[in-house]
Amino acid sequence: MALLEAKNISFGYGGRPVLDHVSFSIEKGSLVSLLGPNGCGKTTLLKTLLGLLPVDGGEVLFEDRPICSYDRRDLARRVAYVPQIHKAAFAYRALDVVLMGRLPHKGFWSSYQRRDERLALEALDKLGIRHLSQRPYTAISGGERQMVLIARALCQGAHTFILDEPANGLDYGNQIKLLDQLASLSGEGYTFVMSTHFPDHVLWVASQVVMLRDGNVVAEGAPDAVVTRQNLCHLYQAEVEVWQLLENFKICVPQRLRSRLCDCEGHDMHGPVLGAVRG
Ligand SMILES: Nc1ncnc2c1ncn2[C@@H]1O[C@H](COP(=O)(O)OP(=O)(O)OP(=O)(O)O)[C@@H](O)[C@H]1O
Repeated sequence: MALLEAKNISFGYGGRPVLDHVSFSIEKGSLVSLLGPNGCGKTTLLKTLLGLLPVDGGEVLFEDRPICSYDRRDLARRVAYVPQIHKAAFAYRALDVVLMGRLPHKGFWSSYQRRDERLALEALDKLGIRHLSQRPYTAISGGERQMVLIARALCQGAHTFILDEPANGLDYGNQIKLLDQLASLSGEGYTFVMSTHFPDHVLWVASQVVMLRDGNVVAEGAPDAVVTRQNLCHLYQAEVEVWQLLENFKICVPQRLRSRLCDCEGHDMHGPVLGAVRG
């Protein structure tokens, strides 16, 4: 049984179609990347998967049940959402923002307990950002806020995460740290669906990729098979190649850089051997 399934879903804003008969399914423990150009419908698709936008046609199933049939609070214990942009109205401490992840587990009158705080601190530790815990959320950088929101999602106790461009605004080190963290959590059985603008990130960590263009799925499956020169050119109208570096490792190379790399010794017609691009 699939954990999450988009079955032929269509959606439009005010009658303007954005998603057009989109179908794919996601297994538990997958790390799924949604790839596509600006405005192709990635955020819209993530919101329909969460049941935040009611579809015009088709249906979204979570654990074989229509997503719209879940009580929101119950769903929040199972699925965490990290939006692309989050504005805070008050200068809460970062720790308080992470603690908000515990709300779906609390009764109306109950307050946070020691266990909640421990879970919040553990989530901050996991992402290496405990030093931010006492800082006002409104006075940390956009990338730091993004990490705090991911910590909040972890603290929520959900096992499925929907993340809208989580690597955006993160410095290179934090991108690597985040992707490593997601890959290791998916190895533990957590499921991630995230949009991204980085095909290389898909090759690094994803187990499945869905390519979206103008609201249509143009390719879907294992990154190795789907992140190809033809698909990337079609998706982005950009000249890019995908080079095999090792038996199980590929990178994307803009065609403009090809001539520079081809000057290296050891190059063959099908791409460089590892030594040729080292250094
Ligand atoms: N609330 C809205 N009302 C009307 N149109 C919207 C709304 N939100 C998004 N759109 C439009 O729907 C289309 C898809 O938007 P969406 O945000 O899903 O794209 P995206 O792939 O996530 O883009 P990006 O990569 O730039 O974040 C775009 O044409 C956008 O202008």
